[in-house]
Amino acid sequence: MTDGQNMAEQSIAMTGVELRLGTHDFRFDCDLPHGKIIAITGPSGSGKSTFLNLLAGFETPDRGRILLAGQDATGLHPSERPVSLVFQDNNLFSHLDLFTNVGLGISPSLKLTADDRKRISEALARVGLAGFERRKPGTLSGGERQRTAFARALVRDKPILLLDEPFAALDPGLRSGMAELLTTLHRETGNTVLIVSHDPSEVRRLADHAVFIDGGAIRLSAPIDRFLTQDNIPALTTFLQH
Ligand SMILES: Nc1ncnc2c1ncn2[C@@H]1O[C@H](COP(=O)(O)OP(=O)(O)OP(=O)(O)O)[C@@H](O)[C@H]1O
Repeated sequence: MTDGQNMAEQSIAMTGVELRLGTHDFRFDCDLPHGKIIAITGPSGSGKSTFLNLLAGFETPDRGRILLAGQDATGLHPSERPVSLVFQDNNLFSHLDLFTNVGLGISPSLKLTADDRKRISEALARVGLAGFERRKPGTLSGGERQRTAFARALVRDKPILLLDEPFAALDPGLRSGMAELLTTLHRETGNTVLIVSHDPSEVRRLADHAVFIDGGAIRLSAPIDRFLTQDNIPALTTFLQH
């Protein structure tokens, strides 16, 4: 297999995707590079979360096709898609301990093999939470809860990681620590990471490629150097000056 074929088989693409939510219309076309960290940026209310929700399968397009890791994912249930997710509020179950919360990433019914159990403890160790298996989310700091969400994404071992403002609730010190953890994990797994970010400095620090969404459509999708130096999209220039 040539590299070109391999890339095509792995790519994330939207073709003629259209969706109406209330009075808002979205139209997305894109072909994103494989194995990179891709920042999804844009003004508030522009459609960034909607874009991610379409990829995750929480929204179904009215028209068009979605390709994930080379597979037509348009009609697939979220659980069948080759993605794992981390959100701002980390979606941990407060009544379950960390081992169980991470285990849910492998099996929603918690049918775990001995190998699965080992992988859960390894993933917790990988994010700096060795020995935290029996702790409940309420006893953790915000950063530790977000690390647990990363561990849950890690055990799913999917080729695409979707992150919706995963560091927004953390203070600046924790944010840069988590950004470092993300780049380290990305280097180790080689997966494709899509991260929604409001923060231009985070985009500069993390991304290989960036997408600017405005008014429900993609205005620019470009390698980071070109993205940062463009001068013909005033709304993007304004975003980058923040
Ligand atoms: N289910 C829905 N019904 C009606 N309108 C919706 C629905 N979901 C989203 N919208 C609207 O679509 C627009 C885009 O929302 P979206 O959450 O994708 O924006 P965003 O770029 O992620 O915003 P933010 O940066 O503020 O999180 C918003 O105006 C939102 O109110």
